[in-house]
Amino acid sequence: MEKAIDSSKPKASHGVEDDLSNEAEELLLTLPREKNFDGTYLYQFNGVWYRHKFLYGMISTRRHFQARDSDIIVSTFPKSGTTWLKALTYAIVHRSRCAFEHSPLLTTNPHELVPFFEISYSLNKKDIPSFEHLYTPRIFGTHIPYSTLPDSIVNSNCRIVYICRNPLDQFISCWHFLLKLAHDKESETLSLEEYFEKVCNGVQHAGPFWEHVLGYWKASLDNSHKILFLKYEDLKEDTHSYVKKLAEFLGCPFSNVEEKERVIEEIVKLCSFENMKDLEVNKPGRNIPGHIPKNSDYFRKGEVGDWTNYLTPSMSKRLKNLMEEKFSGSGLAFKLS
Ligand SMILES: Nc1ncnc2c1ncn2[C@@H]1O[C@H](COP(=O)(O)OS(=O)(=O)O)[C@@H](OP(=O)(O)O)[C@H]1O
Repeated sequence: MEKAIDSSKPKASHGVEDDLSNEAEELLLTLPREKNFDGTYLYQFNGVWYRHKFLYGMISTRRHFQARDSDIIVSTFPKSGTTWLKALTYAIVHRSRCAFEHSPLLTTNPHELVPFFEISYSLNKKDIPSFEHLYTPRIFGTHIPYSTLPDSIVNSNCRIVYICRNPLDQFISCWHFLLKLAHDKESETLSLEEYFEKVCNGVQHAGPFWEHVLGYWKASLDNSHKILFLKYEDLKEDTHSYVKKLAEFLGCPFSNVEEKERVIEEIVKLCSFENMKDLEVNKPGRNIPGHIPKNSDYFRKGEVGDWTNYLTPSMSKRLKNLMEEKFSGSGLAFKLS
């Protein structure tokens, strides 16, 4: 692991932007760093690895973000079902605003409707985002670990929905996403084996994976009315039941038998992988202004068990062993296929 302590280096020599505030630049110079997939760096802050923009956003958010009691936070480890859970949460919470055939989800990517608050904040910008364009209740996404969330989120009555995914599928999903990003940026890449080694050592954005998942898992056990802990595999198996559960948790249950069945089915269909990936807005070439990933990059296969097509037996054994070791005694287990 390198330490970014050579202050004689010219600005932007880390492959980061060259318009950093002094504070941000100085911070980066003090932190351990590791090469990321695309040749830029990940920086370790309080035991967690961050891409630099998310790191600034996390710090700025901790200083400035004021959660409201009515807010909903969709929290995830990357590539664990974020896009899906954002869509489901939005569709459930704002279902009375318009008919499903006019839902904003049909024309807008879920990441635009439900912004990551740490991307909206930055140590480079003086402006604090107002989020005035968001409906109430406001819904935000985040990849920030539980232990690092802004105090106002932990201390207010806002609710958190967390989704995670078995680490083998999460790894493969992330690998494909990063390959696409690197291809689009025409940047260097790590081999599957090199990236695997990094991930096993916890070096990935928001990693280590294990600590992220365990942090929310334990918090959800201690505070089940505030944090709903979900798994991608369960949602895939029985989306209908989880839509009902989510609505109840978020304080907007389906009121009668007829609404329950009809509306839940509409929501399941609207947010399904098959529907979302074929929407015009999620076709290749479309992206959220200012975002590097294309909207289509968020939709690949949407399956459980795709890892079997890519991981060697020794890779899958290592991840399974890690999973056993890290989650031992926690009561947490994942379906792998
Ligand atoms: N609606 C819906 N239903 C089921 N699955 C879906 C859906 N939307 C996206 N996906 C799949 O989720 C994977 C992307 O993960 P994230 O959305 O967490 O990515 S991100 O963290 O927001 O970048 C990625 O998984 P893989 O296909 O295995 O790569 C997506 O295909």
